[in-house]
Amino acid sequence: MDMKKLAAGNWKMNGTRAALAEVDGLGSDRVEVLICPPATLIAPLADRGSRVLVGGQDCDARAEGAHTGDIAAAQLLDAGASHVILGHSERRADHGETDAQVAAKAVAAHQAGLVTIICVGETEAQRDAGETLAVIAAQLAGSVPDCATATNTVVAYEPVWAIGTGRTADASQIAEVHGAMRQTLAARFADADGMRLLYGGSVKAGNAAEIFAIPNVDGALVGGASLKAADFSPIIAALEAAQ
Ligand SMILES: O=C(CO)COP(=O)(O)O
Repeated sequence: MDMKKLAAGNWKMNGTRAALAEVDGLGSDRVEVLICPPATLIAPLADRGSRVLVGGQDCDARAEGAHTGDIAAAQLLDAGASHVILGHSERRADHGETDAQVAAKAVAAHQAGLVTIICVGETEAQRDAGETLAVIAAQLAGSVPDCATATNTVVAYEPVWAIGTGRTADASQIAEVHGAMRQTLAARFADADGMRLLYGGSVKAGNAAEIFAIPNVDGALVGGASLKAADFSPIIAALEAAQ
């Protein structure tokens, strides 16, 4: 199976309706372009008729009920989302999300028909201690559910120390982790070759082409540089050129 590469924007807790105009000119026939805005903007973005795919930034593992403030996967789908980011390091840090909770959310998302983008990544202390590959392997084992396929699951490698810091992992670090992720996933999933692996962490127009040339990098999960069309468009163009 040949999956298209994926340029995904994670707006995090940024933006109000005025920001949606940034998305109007985005889109591509050659790669998938996804914007994951705050939950309040999912339906307005999906209803805008833009060419981008729309995703959530989290969902609950439960289907419905008395869980104030939480959002079910089926509600994201109903609002117009096709994807959901799960297990972002900011949610793991801010909300204490565990691998098991991330896996349970992923099962719920797949049952609802959403594509999951499951995030993994080591802290700076873990990298300095030489634990990077072990941490990533453990996160993959715990966070990616058995029902994952190349069609319903994307994995994003986001080193925590590279998020929002302006520091990117260098090409050899990204190549090592992405190669290891592919191997780890291949041991569990027959179609792991087709599973898209994104890099995230201070991706910008100026470093995108170099990152997209690295083996086993099938796209990017972009934070800050996805907020403005002028910043995100050249990243999409770099991914198109990397085909
Ligand atoms: O966390 C990220 C995307 O999910 C990366 O954020 P930045 O691109 O702002 O470093």
